Amino acid sequence: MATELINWPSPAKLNLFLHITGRRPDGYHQLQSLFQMLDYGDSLRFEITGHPDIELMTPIPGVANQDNLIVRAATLLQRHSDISKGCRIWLDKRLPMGGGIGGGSSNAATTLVALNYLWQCHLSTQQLAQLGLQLGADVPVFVHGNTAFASGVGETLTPAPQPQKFFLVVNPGIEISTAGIFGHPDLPRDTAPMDWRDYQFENTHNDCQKLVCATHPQVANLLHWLLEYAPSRMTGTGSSLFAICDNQNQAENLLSQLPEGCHGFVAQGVNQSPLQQKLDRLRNADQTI
Ligand SMILES: C[C@](O)(CO)[C@H](O)COP(=O)(O)OP(=O)(O)OC[C@H]1O[C@@H](n2ccc(N)nc2=O)[C@H](O)[C@@H]1O
Ligand SMILES: Nc1ncnc2c1ncn2[C@@H]1O[C@H](COP(=O)(O)OP(=O)(O)OP(=O)(O)O)[C@@H](O)[C@H]1O
Repeated sequence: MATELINWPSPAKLNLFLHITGRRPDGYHQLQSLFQMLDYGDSLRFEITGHPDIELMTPIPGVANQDNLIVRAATLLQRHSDISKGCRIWLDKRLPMGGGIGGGSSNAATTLVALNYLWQCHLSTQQLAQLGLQLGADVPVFVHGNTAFASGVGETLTPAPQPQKFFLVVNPGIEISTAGIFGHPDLPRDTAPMDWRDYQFENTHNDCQKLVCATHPQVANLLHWLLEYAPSRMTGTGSSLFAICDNQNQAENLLSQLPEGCHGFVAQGVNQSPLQQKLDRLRNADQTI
């Protein structure tokens, strides 16, 4: 089967909650979170070449290709697995950047998973996740592709299937630096660790939300607006917010009424990411040949 120019999904995630429970000596934060995989995101295509160059054919404005997590992920895997082939990569970007929905990390994970398959590196999912952790704390969850509880710096994952709800995800049109929020002196870092089995949306929170709302009034105003209609919260370190909707209609309806300057999308929560679903289909097809 010709697999080289297929679309590889690169979905978004939400942090349904984000508790910061401590800080490691290296400055990274220990956290507890529930990563919800979504059925919406970017997509990537890969053409395998006979020479070792890694070429991103669709650069992101403002991000040098060598800094792009896609190129960094491809280079990391190529070196790690001692691969002499290269690739050309096309990105179809739909997710806002710096939005707390994991766009860059997801692109990196999709690159690792797709090239592991196309270059036939034969790394296990666990090995790929471990490699991905070098690129960012959020990469492993996208490599595994499960809706999951996370602890550590986000890399210790326990699959936690959730009801497949509809979400309205909204971005107020600003980018927030993850490092900036984690480095802020006013960030609370002492939430008591909780038992996953006690999880309910109502008894959890996002420890970054108050600080981001205080420093970014656009986020505070949008959250205030959403809360009039549905249970809503910030994801990650912002700037995106999500509203948990009763059904798709309610979500689409809210989307059509968003305040000026805000952009959003409606997505359904899934328990296995579209990337893993794609990989499973490819592997099943390979076995039937
Ligand atoms: C906030 C979350 O989005 C929750 O999903 C993630 O923990 C952030 O993951 P990410 O975007 O992959 O973050 P990274 O690229 O690894 O880190 C960006 C910066 O955020 C800080 N950082 C990140 C994750 C973490 N657990 N503690 C941190 O202190 C570090 O200063 C780091 O330099
Ligand atoms: N392929 C990529 N897609 C998006 N951003 C990238 C990519 N490669 C590098 N970056 C850089 O990473 C920064 C953060 O982007 P990203 O979309 O991952 O943020 P985020 O949604 O806040 O992530 P997280 O939820 O993991 O904190 C961007 O501002 C950009 O400079």
